[in-house]
Amino acid sequence: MSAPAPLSAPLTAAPTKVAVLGAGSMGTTFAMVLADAGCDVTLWGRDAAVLDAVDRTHRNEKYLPGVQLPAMHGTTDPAVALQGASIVVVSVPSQVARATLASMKDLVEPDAVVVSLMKGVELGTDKRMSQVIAEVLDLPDERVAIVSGPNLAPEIAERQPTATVVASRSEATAQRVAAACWTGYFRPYTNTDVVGVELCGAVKNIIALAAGMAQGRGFGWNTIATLITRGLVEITRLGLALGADAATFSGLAGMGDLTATCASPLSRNHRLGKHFGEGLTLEEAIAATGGTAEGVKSSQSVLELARAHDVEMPITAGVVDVLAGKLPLSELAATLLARPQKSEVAG
Ligand SMILES: NC(=O)C1=CN([C@@H]2O[C@H](COP(=O)(O)OP(=O)(O)OC[C@H]3O[C@@H](n4cnc5c(N)ncnc54)[C@H](O)[C@@H]3O)[C@@H](O)[C@H]2O)C=CC1
Ligand SMILES: O=C(CO)COP(=O)(O)O
Repeated sequence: MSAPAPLSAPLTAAPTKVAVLGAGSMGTTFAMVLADAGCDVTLWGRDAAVLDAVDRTHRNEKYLPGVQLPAMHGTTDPAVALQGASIVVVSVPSQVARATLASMKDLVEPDAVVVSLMKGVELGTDKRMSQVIAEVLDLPDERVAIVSGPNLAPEIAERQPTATVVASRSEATAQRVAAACWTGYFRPYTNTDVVGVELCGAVKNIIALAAGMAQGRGFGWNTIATLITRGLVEITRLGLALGADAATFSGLAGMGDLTATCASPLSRNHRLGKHFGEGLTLEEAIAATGGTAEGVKSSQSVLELARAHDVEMPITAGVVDVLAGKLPLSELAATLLARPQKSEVAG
């Protein structure tokens, strides 16, 4: 399953030891990718029955039913997972990342690189996950990385081909993490635009909620394509205001992930939006969806970020109002379409 080792890699090198924190669908799936790429992986989570099964039978029936994982360790003890780990991957829901990492701060190896798979923005602080990681663990930029792209976990778990972006302010760090997760079905590209890559991952979930709502109301592909295209404009506007690189938004973490998430029923954000559009209450839609749909909470943080930087994000604002019960979903489309006339390319 591993991609060919780069010519510069020493043939006798010991496998990279990696801890993956969070044994849900993405944490387990990325642990699989890392193990397939030749890493020595330990998956940490809170559910003893799940982690015991991961350790003994290399299966996680709760989150990846029917998937046979490669050899890896499973534990509920963060000290066991983190000891000797030179790469630490974080894959818990964004809103609990701070508390989870704070409880493990003293266990992270002094030279470890910490990698976020999380696609959310923290409520209350409006911080991106790389900011939360750096702050809680007191890490310099070169020890933080992000993995983000069109990476629906159930498809990766079937080892279907896809690509991703590994972003770090340090190109060397991005290359190191990319080398650790490069397999025959998973191709990482590097990028130093951490801000852009992270914002793409968080905001596409909000646009996917809107796409799901549209589908739930019976609208077709014209509406979805409009949301994807104008959603990308919103993401780009916010990203540029926060210093991101314009090229990131047409890449895998931008257009790539936005398309996958808005189109696929495998996306929890899309599914939640669809349940809501079909008439369930928010609570009912969350329960019917299952799993972490980051867009519900991150929509508020993203809108706050936008307002703080004087950036217009009408779809995001509409989703926030609808979820808060301030705007009936039946009026969202008309509200968006009645906005003042403007040029498509005016920004
Ligand atoms: N599932 C997917 O296709 C992808 C998910 N992601 C991102 O990965 C992150 C994690 O998502 P998933 O693994 O999909 O979610 P999930 O809902 O499948 O699993 C979440 C995991 O976090 C654990 N958890 C919940 N609260 C916790 C707490 N307080 N402390 C410690 N652990 C806690 C749960 O027990 C569960 O194991 C999210 O930010 C998501 O946006 C990124 C790419 C793809
Ligand atoms: O981020 C994802 C795919 O890249 C997964 O999307 P959901 O969190 O909506 O399932």
